[in-house]
Amino acid sequence: MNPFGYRNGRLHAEDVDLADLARETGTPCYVYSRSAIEERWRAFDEAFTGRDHLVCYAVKANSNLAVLDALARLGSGFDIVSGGELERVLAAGGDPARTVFSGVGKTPEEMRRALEVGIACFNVESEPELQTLNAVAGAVGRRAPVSLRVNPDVDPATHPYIATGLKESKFGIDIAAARAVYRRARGLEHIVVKGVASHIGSQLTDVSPFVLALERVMELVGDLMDDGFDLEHLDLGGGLGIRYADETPPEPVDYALALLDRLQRFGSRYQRLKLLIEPGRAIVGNAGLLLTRVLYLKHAADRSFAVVDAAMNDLLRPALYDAWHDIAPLQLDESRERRVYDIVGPVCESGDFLGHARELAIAPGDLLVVASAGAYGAVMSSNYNTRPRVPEVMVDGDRYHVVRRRESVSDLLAPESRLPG
Ligand SMILES: Cc1ncc(COP(=O)(O)O)c(C=O)c1O
Ligand SMILES: N[C@@H](CCCC[NH3+])C(=O)O
Repeated sequence: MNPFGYRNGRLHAEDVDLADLARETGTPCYVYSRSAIEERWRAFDEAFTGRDHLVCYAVKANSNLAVLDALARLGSGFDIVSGGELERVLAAGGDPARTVFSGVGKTPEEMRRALEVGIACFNVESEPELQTLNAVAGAVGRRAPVSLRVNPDVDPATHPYIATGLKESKFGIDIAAARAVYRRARGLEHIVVKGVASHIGSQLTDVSPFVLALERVMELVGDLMDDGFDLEHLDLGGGLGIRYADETPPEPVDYALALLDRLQRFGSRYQRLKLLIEPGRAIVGNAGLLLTRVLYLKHAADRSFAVVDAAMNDLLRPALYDAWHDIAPLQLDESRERRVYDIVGPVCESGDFLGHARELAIAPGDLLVVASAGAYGAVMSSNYNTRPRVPEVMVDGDRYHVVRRRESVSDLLAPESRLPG
């Protein structure tokens, strides 16, 4: 479902007129659709029906408490990468027993807290991390549930900054070395091996790299079973892409069918393995957008700029990855002159843009939307140029709730101090 659409020339999110919302909240402002988020989570969940599974939403994509709350109510699991994300899951009513912890740099403090609250599994990314976890678990009198995150060396055919499953990446343990590490893990008193994990990258628009990674991981699973490991689950990570422009990523059901079909072809001893998946972007990406207002139109010798009130500190993806997000006016007005603009923000960087060469019929004061901003939008925002973070709003039918208030400049100054004396 696309929760965003024009009615009588005015853009709505579900049943809310976004121009009315913008008047109340001001701009810039992130807007999410609760029903779109829920529908996407359910699409993944239903796609794996018939197989023991858990959809562990990747919190990093959008960690707003209201988003986590909505998913926790559906029974979602969570994939976290920091102690901070763990606290968010707990604060939102998420179940630690359905939470897995990924990331290459978990600290002993983060491990201790995760053990205390009883998370489902640590996806361990190196042998030194495994040793530290063993020591921390021993100190708190627990055994740590563990999967090794293996790196299957598969090219996910995505932006190099978000590819993680190639052997030159910092993520995971080389799959060729993993069997030996599992054997050593068995000798560690405070570690319990639960499964195998892998994640190859983000914004994948084809199922074949997922299937190839699965095949490589299943070979290891077979070896481990031969070694006598009683594996409970297989974590296939996240990474399914969304449509930003003209991509045609598989739907969750096609992604699931491809994986389930391939799994089916392995013998019966593999069929009781519980499947974990960690989608982030594919659940929230197209359930959110960024509202912004045109401040000035500026015509230079060979190009025109629309200077808007949102900037790279609010939505970093265009500046960081040269990512393309659709940009459209909130109210259609065909009487206006169409022109090609670079859509830029107020930040003092030449790389501060939201879109290049967009043909739009706009005037100063107009409201615009930057689409597909529900994932890796607000979570990657910063206070660069002392710009307060913008509000986040959750639309629910014909109502909406401000689920993160706009920061003020005093919020930004408060933690700092002048020199003593
Ligand atoms: C371990 C892990 N799981 C899940 C995800 C979620 O990825 P995506 O938002 O592409 O589904 C990521 C990020 O790429 C990740 O590193
Ligand atoms: N931040 C990236 C995705 C990172 C995935 C993290 N493992 C993006 O906006 O596309």
